Amino acid sequence: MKRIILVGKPNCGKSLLFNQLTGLRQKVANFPGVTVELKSGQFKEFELVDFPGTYSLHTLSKDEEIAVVKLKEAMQQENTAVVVCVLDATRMERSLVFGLQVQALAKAHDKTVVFVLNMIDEVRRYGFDIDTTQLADELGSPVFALSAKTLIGLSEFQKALPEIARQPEQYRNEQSAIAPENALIVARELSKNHGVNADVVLKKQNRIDSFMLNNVFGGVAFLFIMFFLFQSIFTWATPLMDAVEFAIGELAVWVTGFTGEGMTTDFLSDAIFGGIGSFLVFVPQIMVLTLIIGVLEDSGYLARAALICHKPLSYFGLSGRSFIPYLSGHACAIPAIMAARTIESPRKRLFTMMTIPLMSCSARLPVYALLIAVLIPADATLMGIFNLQGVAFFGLYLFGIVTALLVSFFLHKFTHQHDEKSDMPFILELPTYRLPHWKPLMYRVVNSGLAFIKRAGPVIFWVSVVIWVLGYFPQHGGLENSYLGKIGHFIEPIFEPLGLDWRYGVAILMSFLAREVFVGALGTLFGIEGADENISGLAENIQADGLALGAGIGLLLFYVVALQCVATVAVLRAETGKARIAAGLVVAYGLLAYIIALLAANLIN
Ligand SMILES: Nc1nc2c(ncn2[C@@H]2O[C@H](COP(=O)(O)OP(=O)(O)OP(=O)(O)O)[C@@H](O)[C@H]2O)c(=O)[nH]1
Ligand SMILES: [Mg+2]
Repeated sequence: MKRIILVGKPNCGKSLLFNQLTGLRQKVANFPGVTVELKSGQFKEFELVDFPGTYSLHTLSKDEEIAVVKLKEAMQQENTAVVVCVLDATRMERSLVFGLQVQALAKAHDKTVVFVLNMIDEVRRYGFDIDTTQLADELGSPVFALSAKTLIGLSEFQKALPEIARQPEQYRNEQSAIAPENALIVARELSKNHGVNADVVLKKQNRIDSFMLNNVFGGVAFLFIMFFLFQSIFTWATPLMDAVEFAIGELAVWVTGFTGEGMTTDFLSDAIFGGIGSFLVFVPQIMVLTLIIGVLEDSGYLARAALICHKPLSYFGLSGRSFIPYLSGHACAIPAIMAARTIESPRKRLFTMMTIPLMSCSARLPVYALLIAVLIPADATLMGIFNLQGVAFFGLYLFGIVTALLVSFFLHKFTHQHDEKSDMPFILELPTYRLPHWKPLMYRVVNSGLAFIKRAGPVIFWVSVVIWVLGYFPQHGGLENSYLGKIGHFIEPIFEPLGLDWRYGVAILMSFLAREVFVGALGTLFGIEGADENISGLAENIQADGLALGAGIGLLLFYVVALQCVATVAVLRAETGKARIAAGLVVAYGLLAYIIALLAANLIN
């Protein structure tokens, strides 16, 4: 299949254009360095490839290095028909530097280059326009002005691109290639003659940034935004969670009404509604978390937050660029560890990757929400304003972040620093502030919930079934005397010092490979015991059973620190290139988690 590749500066809209052309849904967000791997899709009869953004052919970070190596490969391949070089029309000079380098490289390999002037909607909003014919003349390559967001000019491009890709020779650039060392000067000249007046665009941005990046106000705003983020996960999702819980409860009553008394009913109410139901309740929170992170990503604020955090993070051996992987680690560690590729310094990148598992990912959300609901009354407030459950939530997230910073600090202080490349200057292009693009955002929100159900659902289903079978038989002896009870009592000595009985031990053990199993496992366990009282209200069941405050807090902190996720371990291994590091982290964080839980259980009462 003939291939068309999409290259350009970071954050110029390649992935959004890719999505529009292929109908796929690659991640799009408003900060540089979103795409870190090549991604291909189909456009008409061609293979379309989306590249990570690059500022220049001389690379600094891992994601750019991948892009450049792959670009050079693609240039040599026979079936690469067209190189589409996407330019940010609002920042033409910077986009053109790389654009011209690519053009020269393409010329050397007899490849055809097409320029796309993306974000033309923004240019027009500022009252400018760009004469593409003139620009195409001067560049010696076709130029298309369009907006991947508002779709202006997209259909013309969709029609023209296949024509060009079918007969690329006819569109090969006629102009003598610009020597790469002149790219900077030529880019400046061209954007001065054709681009928008940068001052006008910058003025509005600067007004917002004079607040957001202000020494005092910026820091306060940052803390406020982060606090708001975590509070809202708890408070906004509550009505939705109540609705889901209500629906599951009603459904359980309705279904078991048909099955009458007996084993089928027990199975349905304990394993299905108790196990799976108690985990479904927490899906709305995962969606709210995705929504908030999505708004932050799309608004352009994240890059500012990264800038604000650079200095404090450097103190802990990290970089401002660690901020975005850290934040997205609160949704899931796996993409976050991949996102660390944008960090130029290998050492800081390693420390970031090693500490990302301490960020409270969405799989921990159900565990936190359940135990917090058990330990703290819903109407309790802090100083009469803040919902105390929300504050506890914030505290747990903060605990993860602080632990990560301390771990990184120790690594930084006590490991030897070999490579000088580690101390590169911190450069980050600040994206334009934008209103979030609501359609992809909503898609992402819904998808985060569905993806979580799809990923965790089957595991939770099987764990629930296994636990139920082991806990139900041999019959009539009660849970205590079941097979599960026997296993539980065998491992009880490990968990007893933490103030937890064997049922928690079983649930922790079951969640060793995937922590989201914990809630479902407890749901089944408590379901078997208290089936008649409360089918889906697991928190109430645990409350009625009695869980000591210290043990509960210890358990929460255990889940903050322990690395219970096979997928994360696999990605850590792949991205660090060392199995030793991945395995070491499982052991180290496991031990640390145990010690912290032990301290909490014995010191708090
Ligand atoms: N107004 C406007 N915004 C756009 C347009 N195209 C993309 N964007 C926005 O620009 C931001 C970056 O888009 P992406 O598609 O992620 O950019 P990218 O080039 O793939 O970025 P990297 O993967 O980091 O290299 C997002 O917030 C998009 O919504 C456009 O034509 N007009
Ligand atoms: Mg991208």
